[in-house]
Amino acid sequence: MGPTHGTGTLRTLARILARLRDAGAVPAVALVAVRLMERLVTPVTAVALAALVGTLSGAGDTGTVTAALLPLGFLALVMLAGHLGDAAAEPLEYLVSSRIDGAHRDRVARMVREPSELGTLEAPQTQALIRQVRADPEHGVETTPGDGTTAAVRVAAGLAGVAVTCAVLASFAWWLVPIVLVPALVTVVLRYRLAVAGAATWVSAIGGEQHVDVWRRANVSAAEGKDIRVFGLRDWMVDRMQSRLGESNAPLWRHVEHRLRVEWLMFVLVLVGLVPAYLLVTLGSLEGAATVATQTAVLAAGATLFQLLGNGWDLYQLAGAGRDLRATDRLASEIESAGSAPAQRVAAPGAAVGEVRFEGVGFRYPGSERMVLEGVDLTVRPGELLAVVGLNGAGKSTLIKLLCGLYRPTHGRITVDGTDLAAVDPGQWRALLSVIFQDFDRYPLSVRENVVLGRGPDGRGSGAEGLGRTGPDEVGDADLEHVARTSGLADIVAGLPAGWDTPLSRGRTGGVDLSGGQWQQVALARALYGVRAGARFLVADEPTAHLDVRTEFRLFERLADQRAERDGRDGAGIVLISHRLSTVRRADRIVLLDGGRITEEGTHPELMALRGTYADLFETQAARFRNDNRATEADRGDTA
Ligand SMILES: Nc1ncnc2c1ncn2[C@@H]1O[C@H](COP(=O)(O)OP(=O)(O)OP(=O)(O)O)[C@@H](O)[C@H]1O
Repeated sequence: MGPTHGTGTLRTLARILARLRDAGAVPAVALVAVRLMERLVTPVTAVALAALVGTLSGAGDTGTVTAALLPLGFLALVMLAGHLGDAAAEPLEYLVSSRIDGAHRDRVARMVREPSELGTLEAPQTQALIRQVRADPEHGVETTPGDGTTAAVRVAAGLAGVAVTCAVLASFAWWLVPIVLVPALVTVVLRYRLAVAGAATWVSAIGGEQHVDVWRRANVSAAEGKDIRVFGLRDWMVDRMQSRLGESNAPLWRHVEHRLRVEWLMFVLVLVGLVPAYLLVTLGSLEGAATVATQTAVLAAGATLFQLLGNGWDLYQLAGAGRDLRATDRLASEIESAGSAPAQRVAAPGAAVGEVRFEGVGFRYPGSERMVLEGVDLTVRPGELLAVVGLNGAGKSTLIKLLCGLYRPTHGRITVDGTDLAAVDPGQWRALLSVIFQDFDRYPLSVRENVVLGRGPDGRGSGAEGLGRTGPDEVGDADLEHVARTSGLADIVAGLPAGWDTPLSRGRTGGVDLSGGQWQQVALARALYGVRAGARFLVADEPTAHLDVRTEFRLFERLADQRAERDGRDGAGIVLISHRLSTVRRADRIVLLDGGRITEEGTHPELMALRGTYADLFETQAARFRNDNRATEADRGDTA
């Protein structure tokens, strides 16, 4: 640890201690006071012992007990202070540490929510940083900022104790200070280095831990439990986890072996510091140059120097907290540098929004070389039902993510009424959209809450009231009933034990599990609720994939109704992705995405007349449907 390194370490210690602000003034000051008192007890005990021994050895026969009362009382007080400090320190540390961790998690959550786009968040290095910064003690080796700060208080109080101990030693003989202090300092440097190396080794093991976590979670998850049982994967998974853990933790075990070897060296250093000091003082007392009191003080104070400086666990936690601090800085700068938002955001056009245009849009995902979309020119209009069709992996969902502003085009631009979407306030823009993603979220909340979430925290569009203002329980029941009828959710709600208030999770009291198709109807109701609340575009990625053909057909009709003018306002624009071409044939316009390009565009009759890929796909699906029907009719004939 050179001078620069040393200054850096002290600066890190100061930054870690500064986190005490998050704990609140009273608990922070109380903890520092208690730890200081505790650490000062050891050198003061040496002084009290010396005073007692001095009194006992110097007093006459008769006055011994009386004379010893004062130093004895002093010693008792010091020991009592030590015990009180011990008792108060633990709950105080818990309080301080929890508050610091809570404030830290809140900061991280805000930081991670900050980017309006997903690219930064998805990057593997950002995910690794988030994991480090969260420092959730999952594997027993992570150091939370709260643990690090309370360790820093112990270390800082220990340094204060060391200063007082040195003063005690110097008051008896100044030359004792370097003799004991130098080996003690070498010990602390060695311990700190070990701690830093230990923390770094743990970081290198994170990759393996992340891999194992996937299997660990799968092993206990009810959802994956089906596959694990049916395919008999349990032993295979455990073997995989063990071999991966063995690989990734091998450096940790090597570090532990190295540490055990260095511990011996540190034991030798304790002897190097204390043996000459004790010998010199003992010789001095034999020759009459030092009193027994001096000898007692030196013996007690010398040993405590090593104790005050040498707690490896505190140093390990300190090193972990330093690492966590640096990772937090790196995460903040990654997020800041990625968020190259325009200096001034333009307000979204609001309810009167006109056209959204994709102009020569090309896109590749961050970290990937492959273009997923290329040269896409497309107009999305309010009051129109636009269907996007194409084979798997054609880029349909990606198109929707770009429309939502979750990624920015790599080439070209998307405009809203002529303004580049990149310059439009993302919050205001998204308030105009109501979206059902292919992998929509299933919240373990009541049906009512699951649907009302579609309104967003501040409502959508003009005049809509937000969740934050009214709360899910005070929503307009008429709107809820309306979207339930449109999405087909009404029949499902009628069959639930507590109707709209039934929790959609069997893990909750009175909760139920819905089928995949029923969940899709909940998600659809949520998106329709968003439209009722003022969204101007309904964007639906395979909203009917889990539904049977008849339900899907009815749903398409009701979705299409959303285009109609309502309450004097233009109808919503609908962007619908679907694989079932028989359903989308009645869309106002259909675009076919093929390999990231729009290769065909028009109405169903126009595309059929083109006799291109769309017509082929349609014919294939229609032929399969006809065959299925014939087979069903034949079956019926057999059984009739
Ligand atoms: N987050 C991502 N990072 C990198 N590549 C991605 C990501 N998401 C999708 N891709 C890739 O982009 C391509 C287009 O995917 P996309 O989900 O847009 O296709 P799709 O047309 O919606 O397919 P499907 O019909 O199967 O839903 C695929 O090759 C996919 O592997």
